Amino acid sequence: GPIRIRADQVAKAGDAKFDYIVVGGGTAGLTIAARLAETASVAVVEAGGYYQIDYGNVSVVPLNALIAADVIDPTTNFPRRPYIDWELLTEPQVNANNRVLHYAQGKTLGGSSALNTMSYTRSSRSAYQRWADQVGDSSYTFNNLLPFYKKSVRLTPPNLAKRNAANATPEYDPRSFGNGGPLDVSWNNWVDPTLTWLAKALQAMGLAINPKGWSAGDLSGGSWTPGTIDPAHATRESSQTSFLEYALANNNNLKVYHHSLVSKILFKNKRATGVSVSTNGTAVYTLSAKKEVILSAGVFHSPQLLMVSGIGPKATLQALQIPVISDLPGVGQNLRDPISIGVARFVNTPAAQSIVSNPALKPEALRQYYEEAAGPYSSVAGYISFDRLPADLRATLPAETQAKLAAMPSDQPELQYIAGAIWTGTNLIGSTSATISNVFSKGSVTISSANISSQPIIDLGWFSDPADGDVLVAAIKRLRQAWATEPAQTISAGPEARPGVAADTDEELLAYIKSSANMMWHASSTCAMGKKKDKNAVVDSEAKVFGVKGLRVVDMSILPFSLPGQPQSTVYALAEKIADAIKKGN
Ligand SMILES: Cc1cc2nc3c(=O)[nH]c(=O)nc-3n(C[C@H](O)[C@H](O)[C@H](O)COP(=O)(O)OP(=O)(O)OC[C@H]3O[C@@H](n4cnc5c(N)ncnc54)[C@H](O)[C@@H]3O)c2cc1C
Repeated sequence: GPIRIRADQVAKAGDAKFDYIVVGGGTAGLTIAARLAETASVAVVEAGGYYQIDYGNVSVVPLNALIAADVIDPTTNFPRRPYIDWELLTEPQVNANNRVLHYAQGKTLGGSSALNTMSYTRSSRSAYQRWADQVGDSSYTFNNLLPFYKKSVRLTPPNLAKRNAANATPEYDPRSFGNGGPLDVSWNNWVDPTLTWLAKALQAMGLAINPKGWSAGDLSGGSWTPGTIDPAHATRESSQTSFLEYALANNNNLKVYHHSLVSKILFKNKRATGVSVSTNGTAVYTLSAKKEVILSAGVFHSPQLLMVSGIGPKATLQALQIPVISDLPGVGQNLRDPISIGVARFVNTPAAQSIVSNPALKPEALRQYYEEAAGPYSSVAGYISFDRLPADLRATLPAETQAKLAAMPSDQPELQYIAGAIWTGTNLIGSTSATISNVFSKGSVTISSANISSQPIIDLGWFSDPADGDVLVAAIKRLRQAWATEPAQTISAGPEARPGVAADTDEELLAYIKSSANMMWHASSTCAMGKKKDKNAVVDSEAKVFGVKGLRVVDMSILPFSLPGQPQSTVYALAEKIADAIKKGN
């Protein structure tokens, strides 16, 4: 999309004063900044730049979100892309074969919305109720949050002529969407043939199409999911192409400091007064906040920035000679990272990736994309199913795991299945992955240096609770049921590729899971929202940091737990909600 930025909106390095300083121009940051700038002066400070300039088409063309494995490659051998990705590495995962993982996170305007896979789904009514109960604030129920989800989006109905796939007509509840927000949400202008078969397979095992889709508060069955996509151009929508564009086009009150790193939040008498910034690694200057500082640096960097600024577990800060502003033991302590595992087979159907990799077919695919905003290059978000484990399978799980699942709300799915297709260069693999909806394992983020330029220490805590391994073993059994259905058998070309027929017993499946599990990049809850008395709580239900004034955290880090579904819709809605609260003087 076009980048519109006038000379007077480009911020110059040097001391300056604004009503609000937003740290991080990512998904939440640009959303809240754009809304606050409707009535106040706002500065956004972002460590990265414009991804369209720094990274070309890779983040713009939807299909690239699936094949740009260089950005999202979870191994330590990932190709380096410092101008879009923070290149974070985790601590060895002691319960997952000591694997060290690359955890992609956007370092660019748009943040992780600039490199995610664009699925737009919300969560279930019961999960929102649990959120409201846990933080003691009924404004977090589904009905009360819905206006903020609606406010952020502009829904365009699917283009059935371009999709041209009778088996893939999206069903959804139009009343759950708005059409006045900056963020385009729509469906792909092309449907991947392999996915239509895998969708049929998931339906054949009993997960029928949900007529309301994934935005109406019910996560059961299957659906062709919408994505954050501009359907007219078939380009990615990020918080930058939506909210930042909206703000820059409509007012003068927003200044963007890009390629600028915040090294510290500054305090006077426990009130946040501004931030210390360096642009392009040189000039260090102060941006002062007349009203508030809003921290939106994401799930790993928000807790890091709090800690280097003196807010966090006292012992950690003192060991690094960081003066303690607020002793908040919960900072970084409640990390939830939904774990994912795949079951895959070679298939004989075409798919987007195999088509664009074929020199004979690629020119037509390019023509379709450029001239019609359609074809395989326009395709990314696909087919998703949610599942509650059937009683017979549930009964095979260890008693403790059964008890944990039973304590979850009865409409909450345990698993999310995503249909996919991967081109190996010579073969096409049909893949069905399962991700845990409510992860029980807990990880943490901490620091080993007071310098913001050092990486935060990230322990995902995978399988620290064995229930997650048990649920994924059951997930593989469910996905094998899907592959045994007639539609999946029709496209199968050979035996199971992953985990492979040799993995049969629960022990063998668990071994496969520990060696091959992947992240979904949905980590959350490192600065969890909660009641003041909760030991893990870092912010209250208005996102204000406990123990100080003038500082809120607004991003994935404040979710109280891992919400079933896909998170970006909630990050946008949460930023809308807190912006609204701030404007109302709360
Ligand atoms: C590969 C991948 C695929 C995903 N797929 C999906 C999907 O299909 N659907 C979905 O719903 N969700 C998906 N997600 C998750 C979703 O995109 C994220 O949860 C969400 O974007 C997080 O938003 P945020 O505002 O918390 O953080 P971010 O959007 O990451 O923003 C944080 C920003 O802060 C900046 N920053 C950090 N530290 C500093 C500092 N010290 N100074 C200045 N700036 C700083 C960063 O550069 C970044 O721009 C995916 C994520 C990834 C990584």
